[in-house]
Amino acid sequence: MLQVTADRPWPLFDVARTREIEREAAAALPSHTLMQRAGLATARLALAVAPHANTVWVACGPGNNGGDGFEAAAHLRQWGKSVVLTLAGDPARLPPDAAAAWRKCQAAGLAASAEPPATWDVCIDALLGIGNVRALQGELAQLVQTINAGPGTVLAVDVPSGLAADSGTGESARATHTLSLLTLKPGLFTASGRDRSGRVWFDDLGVPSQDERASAWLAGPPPVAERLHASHKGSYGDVAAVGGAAGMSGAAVLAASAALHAGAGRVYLCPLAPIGAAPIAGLPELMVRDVAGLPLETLNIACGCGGGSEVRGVLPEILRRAKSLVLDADALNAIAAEPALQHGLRRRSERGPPTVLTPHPLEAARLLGCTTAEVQADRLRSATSLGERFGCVVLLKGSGSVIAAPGQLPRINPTGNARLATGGTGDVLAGLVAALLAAGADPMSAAAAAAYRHGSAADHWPEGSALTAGALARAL
Ligand SMILES: NC(=O)C1=CN([C@@H]2O[C@H](COP(=O)(O)OP(=O)(O)OC[C@H]3O[C@@H](n4cnc5c(N)ncnc54)[C@H](O)[C@@H]3O)[C@@H](O)[C@H]2O)[C@@H](O)CC1
Ligand SMILES: [K+]
Repeated sequence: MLQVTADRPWPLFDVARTREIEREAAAALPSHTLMQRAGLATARLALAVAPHANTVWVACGPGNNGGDGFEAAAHLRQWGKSVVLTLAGDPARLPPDAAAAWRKCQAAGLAASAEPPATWDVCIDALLGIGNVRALQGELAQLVQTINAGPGTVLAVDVPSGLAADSGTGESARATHTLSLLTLKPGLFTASGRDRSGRVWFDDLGVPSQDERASAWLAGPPPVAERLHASHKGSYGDVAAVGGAAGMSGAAVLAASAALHAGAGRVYLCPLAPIGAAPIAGLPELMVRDVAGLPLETLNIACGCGGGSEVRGVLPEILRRAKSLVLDADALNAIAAEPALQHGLRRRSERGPPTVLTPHPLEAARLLGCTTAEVQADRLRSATSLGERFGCVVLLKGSGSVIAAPGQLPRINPTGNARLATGGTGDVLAGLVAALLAAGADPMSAAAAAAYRHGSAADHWPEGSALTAGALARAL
């Protein structure tokens, strides 16, 4: 059993692939073996995360997730814990593996209790796993509420009950720990998944991982970029931050500052409205220029940060000529609003220079012509669709940012936290992507590395010091 940490990549498997792997593994093993292993792993982890627990509530549901709970309950009881087992469902209709585990509990004298205990030290949430197919209702919804209102540690078996394993959506149990079994599920790491899963653990149940069948990846740290002694500012490329319409100059300055601090060779700030000295005080390295006079073919451009409606005017040339391009915020809104710009973006992608879109969910919804809720209902699918629509790399921001591109497996970024939910951090991200493109990274790697580093800076932010976008840019 391993704790899932951000120091390496992890393959993720959606429900369809997990079911295939489970079927094949089960066929090669004696009956009930996988569930026995799942139950033992669950009981061991419960003991490890709450060694002094006395009362354990094992909340079991009507399918095989409940079966894992029965197996765990039998072990914990044998190890001397006071186990209260509840079953939401009809014991006569349990699937075969779960029915066998249920009989084991009964043989051990462990009967189902009608009610949860009055209080408990640990709850093992075995109500629903990957078989969850609809919104929680009735008894299961009630039990999830009871779990969430309760004290102490909640160990979710496979996924927090109610959470959709593929998308991380749905009202669900709020676990302090989740033990993902056989495969790691993408929904644990994006949308509501990160808030609902707590610390994630993984047990392969003795079935070796088949990475080539992964449906997505949880990204690992990017390789450390070496800066050779025999290099000069030209080795790290030129970035231009284009944006900052009237009243929004700070956004473009933040993108430029991020590119500068991330190591770009030269950084131009191209404001779309006159800019005073104040916004760039402390950044003497920035060269303030009108974008119209720059050799766009040599520039890695972060475009759109605080661009207002003015960005529309410069976009056609930038789409046509930029060496590499990050489109953010108002550039994305302009493209969403205008078919001619969409056409320009597609033409650019066909020609092949690197392009990365960095939408938040609302911007992605505008580009896809759907609602934000529809984007969030399946973030992996949404990012992939957007990448396919425009032929480029997409970094869909939000909890568990998704990086997708046509023909590639999507990646979920494992770093970052709610401290990033403050104005300007998106501009910093756009500038960072541009700096990595300028240094020569391919667009998928640049987007993934930028998301990772941006989140990691927030994860390692000193306690008690405010995380502002300006400080974040300087910390890169
Ligand atoms: N069969 C096996 O070999 C293994 C199964 N495993 C466990 O089995 C789980 C999958 O088991 P199942 O496929 O039985 O699925 P679940 O146990 O997740 O749930 C299926 C049951 O819940 C009901 N249900 C689904 N959504 C509901 C909702 N929203 N409200 C009310 N009822 C709902 C279904 O009608 C069905 O009765 C995995 O997540 C894992 O925990 C593991 O033990 C590994 C081995
Ligand atoms: K569960």
